[in-house]
Amino acid sequence: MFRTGIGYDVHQFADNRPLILGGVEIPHSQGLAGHSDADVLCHAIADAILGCLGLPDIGHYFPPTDASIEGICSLDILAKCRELCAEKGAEIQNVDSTMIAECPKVLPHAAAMKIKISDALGITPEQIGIKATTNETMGFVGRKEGIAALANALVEIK
Ligand SMILES: Nc1ccn([C@@H]2O[C@H](COP(=O)(O)O)[C@@H](O)[C@H]2O)c(=O)n1
Ligand SMILES: C[C@@]1(CO)OP(=O)(O)OP(=O)(O)OC[C@H]1O
Repeated sequence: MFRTGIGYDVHQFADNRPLILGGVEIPHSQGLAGHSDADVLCHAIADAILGCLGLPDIGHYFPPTDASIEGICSLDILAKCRELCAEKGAEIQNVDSTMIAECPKVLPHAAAMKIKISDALGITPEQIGIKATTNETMGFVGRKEGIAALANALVEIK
């Protein structure tokens, strides 16, 4: 049986934070705010995988109220998704994603992100799609207030 899932996340830009996307630190004047490392791309991917499995979302497993996970690396969240897939007998077929960011340019870092994400999920970089677009100056993304990410995933449950 094949199952798909979707994920969406958004984080606000903040001063004095590193910008972590897909497990990679991207040089930029601001980072993203969050209880975790605020890796908006990994969060969208995690929710897409959890959706495939029919499980609750990221906040169920990693509550924003849990002080013990403050600053958690979101690749660890993907590793948890990998464990949950194994428990359910699910094999990830592919993950696709789009980041929506007015700045900075992120596509030059896509290959590095694919390596980090695929390592965490136990799949190959070729099974991961990473794309990016600006919001053509419109809305909160267009005003450079934050970054959004969309993802979908396909798993096979044998
Ligand atoms: N944050 C971003 C946004 C876009 N890109 C790359 O630029 C291309 C053109 O973006 P438009 O929104 O102007 O169509 C896009 O296809 C991406 O390759 C990027 O790297 N980082
Ligand atoms: C992983 C968590 C943990 O607080 O990260 P946050 O940085 O709060 O990010 P968000 O995408 O708002 O919600 C997911 C949370 O569960």
